[in-house]
Amino acid sequence: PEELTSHLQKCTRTAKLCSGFPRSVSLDMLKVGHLHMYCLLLLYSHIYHLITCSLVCFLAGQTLKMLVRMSQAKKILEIGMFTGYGALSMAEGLPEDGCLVACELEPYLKEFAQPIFDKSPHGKKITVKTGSAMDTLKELAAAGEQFDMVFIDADKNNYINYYNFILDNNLLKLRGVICVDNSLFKAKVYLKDTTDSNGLALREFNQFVSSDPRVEQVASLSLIMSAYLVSVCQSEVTDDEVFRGVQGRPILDRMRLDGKVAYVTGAGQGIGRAFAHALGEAGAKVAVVDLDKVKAEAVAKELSLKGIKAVSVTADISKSDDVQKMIDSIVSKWGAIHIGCNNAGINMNSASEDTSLEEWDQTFNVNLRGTFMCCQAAGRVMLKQGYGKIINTASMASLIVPHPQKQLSYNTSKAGVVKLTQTLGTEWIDRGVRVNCISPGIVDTPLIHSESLRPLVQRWLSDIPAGRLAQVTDLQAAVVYLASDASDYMTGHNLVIEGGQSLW
Ligand SMILES: C[S@@+](CC[C@H](N)C(=O)[O-])C[C@H]1O[C@@H](n2cnc3c(N)ncnc32)[C@H](O)[C@@H]1O
Repeated sequence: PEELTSHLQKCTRTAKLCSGFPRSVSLDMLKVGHLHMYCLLLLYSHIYHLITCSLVCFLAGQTLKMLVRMSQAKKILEIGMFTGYGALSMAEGLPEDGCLVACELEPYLKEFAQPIFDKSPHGKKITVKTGSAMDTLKELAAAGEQFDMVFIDADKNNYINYYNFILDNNLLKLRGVICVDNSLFKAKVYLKDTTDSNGLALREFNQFVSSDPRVEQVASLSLIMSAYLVSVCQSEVTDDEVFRGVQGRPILDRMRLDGKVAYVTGAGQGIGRAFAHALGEAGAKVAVVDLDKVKAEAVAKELSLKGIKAVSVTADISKSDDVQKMIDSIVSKWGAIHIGCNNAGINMNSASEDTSLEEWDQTFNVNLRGTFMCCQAAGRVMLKQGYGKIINTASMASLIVPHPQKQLSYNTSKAGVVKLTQTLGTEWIDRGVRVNCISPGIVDTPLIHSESLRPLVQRWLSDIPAGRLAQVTDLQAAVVYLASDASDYMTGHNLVIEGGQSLW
């Protein structure tokens, strides 16, 4: 507010309006609660005309800022900057990584505005291009620039040229808007016998816009500014879901998981922790499930720190009671389960001739029986909802026999996870539940740093075309994709992410 106050004072001075502007009044005072008091003061000081002009300037700026916020614009083009008051107001509405290009004919106005921009935390978003706006537009078009919003507010007789150039040269993004200021030009536009060249130019421009077949909608923005908004459609394109996005959502939006409820088992570390973060970052609420209470709580806390709604659940997924309790607790907390990541698993090594039934049973109890119980319990909820995404963690070991380590029960259990996935994936899809699995290659997790496995790393590397082990982060996009609506046609699939290892 301080920077804006001083800027406003300088602007009004430049506009020769400020002789009576009370310097002690801060913009904060202009907020609703103080507005009446402020206006009374102004009346008493007999300068209300001058102040009205200042207020118009302030309200116009606030209107522009609100428009930027509401449209979620990130890139703005302003044609005609003047003192930079409008530019700074719009910049305030932009996100941190937003930017505004301001075209201004007069270099002295850049000199005037730049120091004020430099003082504001939002000024760094503004780039001023001096010279003829049309030259700048050509430069921007040649560089392939595109804007979410264009504010036309320079020489009135050129409005029509700016408007056509912007549309003909793709400077406005799809779903972008053009904001046109001074469209009534002191009501001159309405005076039948006006000879005012600006009034006549704007009358012609308004008529052109109203009959332009590219225009989708025109909306009056603000009486204070006599501005209107124009949104355009591109009639020559194939206006289908490929062009506009499914339900109007472009591809990355279709991978968002906002409003979805997810759980991840084995999420206290490694792959599960990475899955929990990825799903949460994509917008889902996440139940972090692990046998180890402390680890589950720690990961849930990490998610909360990132603003993700998270809860920790302690469960041994090899026990049916624990599995049911886990599902019940999530449903009672969040009312649904949309995404189930059955990731918990164990790996033991022994030569097949020595594999004990204990090792076999333990591995199968977690990796296959446990995964089945989770699929079944979550699946029952999802089938009732008519919607669900189950993502099981299988392994590259479902395809090849990794060596030289010996892990019969692990390989066999993971092959079982793939068949479980294929069977459920085809059985449930007609009721809205998709079941897929991810088969990671050798992942760089604490598991492989055990004394017995560590010496094998060099050997594995020579088997991996990618030349490195997988990081848990290499798997994150896949889980988000499989959890999202973008993968709705995929079911019973085994998505292998192993740096090419299974191909050698
Ligand atoms: C109405 S003021 C802009 C006010 C500003 N948009 C705001 O909201 O604070 C018009 C500005 O357009 C500039 N201008 C006029 N003709 C121009 C041109 N051909 N190219 C670039 N700027 C031009 C003028 O120098 C003047 O500063």
